[in-house]
Amino acid sequence: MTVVRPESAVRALSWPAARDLAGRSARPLPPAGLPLSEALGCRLAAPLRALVAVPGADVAAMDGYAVAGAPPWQVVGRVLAGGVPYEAALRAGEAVEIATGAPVPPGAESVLPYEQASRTSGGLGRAGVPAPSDSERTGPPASEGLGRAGASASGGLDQVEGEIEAGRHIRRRGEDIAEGAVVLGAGAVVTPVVVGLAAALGHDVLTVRPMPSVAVLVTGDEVVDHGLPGPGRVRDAIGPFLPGLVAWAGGRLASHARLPDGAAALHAALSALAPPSHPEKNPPPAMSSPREGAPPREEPRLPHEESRQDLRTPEGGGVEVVVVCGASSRGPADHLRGVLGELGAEVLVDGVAVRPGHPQLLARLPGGTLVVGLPGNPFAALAAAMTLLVPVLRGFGGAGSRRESSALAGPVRAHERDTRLVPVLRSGRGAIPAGHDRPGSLWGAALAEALAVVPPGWSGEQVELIELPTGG
Ligand SMILES: Nc1nc2c(c(=O)[nH]1)N[C@H]1C(S)=C(S)[C@@H](COP(=O)(O)OP(=O)(O)OC[C@H]3O[C@@H](n4cnc5c(N)ncnc54)[C@H](O)[C@@H]3O)O[C@H]1N2
Ligand code: MOO
Repeated sequence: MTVVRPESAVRALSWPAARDLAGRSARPLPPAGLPLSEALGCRLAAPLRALVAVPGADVAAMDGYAVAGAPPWQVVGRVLAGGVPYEAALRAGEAVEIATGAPVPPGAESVLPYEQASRTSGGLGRAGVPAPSDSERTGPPASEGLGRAGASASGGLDQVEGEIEAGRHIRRRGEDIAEGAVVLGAGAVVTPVVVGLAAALGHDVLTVRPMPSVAVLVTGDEVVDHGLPGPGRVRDAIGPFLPGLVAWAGGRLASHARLPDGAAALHAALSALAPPSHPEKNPPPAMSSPREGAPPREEPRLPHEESRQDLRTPEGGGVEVVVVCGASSRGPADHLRGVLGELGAEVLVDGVAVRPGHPQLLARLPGGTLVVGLPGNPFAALAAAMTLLVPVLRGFGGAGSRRESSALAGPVRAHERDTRLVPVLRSGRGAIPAGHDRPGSLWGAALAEALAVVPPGWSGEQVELIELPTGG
């Protein structure tokens, strides 16, 4: 089958054009309801509302005594958080011993913390000591003098005194968050804190934009994935960085496989990972529409999208993105272009005018799955992943990216035709090149915080920095 190449993909694209096209190649996935733990890292597709008020009732903010009226108060009961509430109305001159978070009885005007309370036993006179618990009750006495919490051995009720401020240490229902309040808007990232907030507000499932699922295929007969590489062998340095990079960029790693060199294995793997053809899914981007910084697009749900979950098998079937490492150049073992042609893929980017990483590819299979081809040299692969893969994954999430620029404080040699991506560290003077930036080595990138984007023919002006996943 013929590979379809739009005019723009015939020659190596400029680096900014390739990055922008990659971002526009992906469309935010249709909203889905995911359990809280699976929603982590996704963006909300609908505003997050409080299903319950916080707090859910008028509760004590301190351990002590809920009191009504003026002191002294007689201790008529005890309420613990999660225990049986004291349901009767507190009368003036009465107190209920109470734990933080426990609902205050109706009629309670404030809570007196233990530290400010002076407690006297009904008969023996103990100050500031919690009442014995063997006669706890949850309402007023059935008859005066019987079964009263805080009653001393001699039968009288304990008394408590202290200075109170009206309304003090009672958290009123809905005081923190009113029931029904919108606490976060659509588009907010579900961070660990947001998961906690959503749980507090009664949610088990969140409506989010699901993360795109990503399959990784590492090619190369010479590549080994553990131990010391023997003669003619090289240790895989790309497969190991991709899971972290994918997660950082908002993707979900669905599968990770090693492939021998050869078109047949690559053909079989790509066929297995690509879902059946859906022409509407991920249609080609409009070449001129700006995407960076745009809010997530709310698209109506198409009938075929309902079955998207079914396409996602644990084995990685029906993924949104396949990353192929190696095989992207033009050597005898570089089969990616040929296989993409056999599969009827549309090649969107075929080479980028960038150093390192120019033999990189972006293509769309007929079912909509995007294929990103990374070169085999590890730093070239990282540079290519930052150019194509990261913008693709961010595009699925509907996220624009923050742009940072900086002066360069160190010697950098511009290329006459190609953009250079240079590992740098930030400093007060500007970005300092980290060095050690040969295409075959990740050393410089491991030292760096960002890649400086040095345009062709650069002559000293500020440059864009693209953030590397530093984990700090
Ligand atoms: N005639 C041309 N030859 C090459 C060109 C070109 O434009 N024309 N480009 C060069 C550049 S630049 C790069 S980068 C490489 C990219 O080649 P491939 O993507 O096909 O990758 P391989 O040939 O398989 O490997 C290149 C190099 O990297 C090592 N390698 C491969 N996979 C891994 C891995 N997972 N981890 C670590 N190292 C890996 C491999 O052993 C080779 O040394 O093509 C140039 N040639
Ligand atoms: O992608 Mo290659 O040099 O640019 O290693």
